[in-house]
Amino acid sequence: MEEKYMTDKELIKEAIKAREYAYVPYSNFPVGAAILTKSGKVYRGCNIECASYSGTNCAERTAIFKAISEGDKEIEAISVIGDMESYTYPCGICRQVITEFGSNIKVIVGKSENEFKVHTISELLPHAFSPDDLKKNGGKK
Ligand SMILES: O=c1ccn([C@H]2C[C@H](O)[C@@H](CO)O2)c(=O)[nH]1
Ligand SMILES: [Zn+2]
Repeated sequence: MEEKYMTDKELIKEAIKAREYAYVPYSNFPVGAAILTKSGKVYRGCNIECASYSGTNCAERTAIFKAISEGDKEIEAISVIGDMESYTYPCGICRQVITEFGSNIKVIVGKSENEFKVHTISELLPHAFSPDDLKKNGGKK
């Protein structure tokens, strides 16, 4: 029943649309991402680069931050699409940020709307440091 409101293919299509707005004057490597939350809402994100390169934000985090900042924290899935030649997997920082919101989040990486692979975030970031680790000592130092 998980996919009653959006299939993996549809969420990849959302990432393809998100990629249109990628701001990539330095890398010329556009990436699109789309988040599906339990409420059935979709949040799109693109990568946004910056002349001070470290200010760059990945497509995945743009989409996540849009959802969280709207109060929509129950993330079911995220789709990601870069170029058509290879699968673009979330970078290490994005894997950590995705893990923050659930170890079972589905990560769909696509080359096109017909070619994609499905993982969970815990497959992509095994043995992750997570919010639970901070709870083990009751938050004390
Ligand atoms: O999963 C990824 C990998 C890379 N990028 C962006 C960051 C930068 O703008 C460009 C090149 O690294 O691609 C993403 O948005 N998501
Ligand atoms: Zn990233």
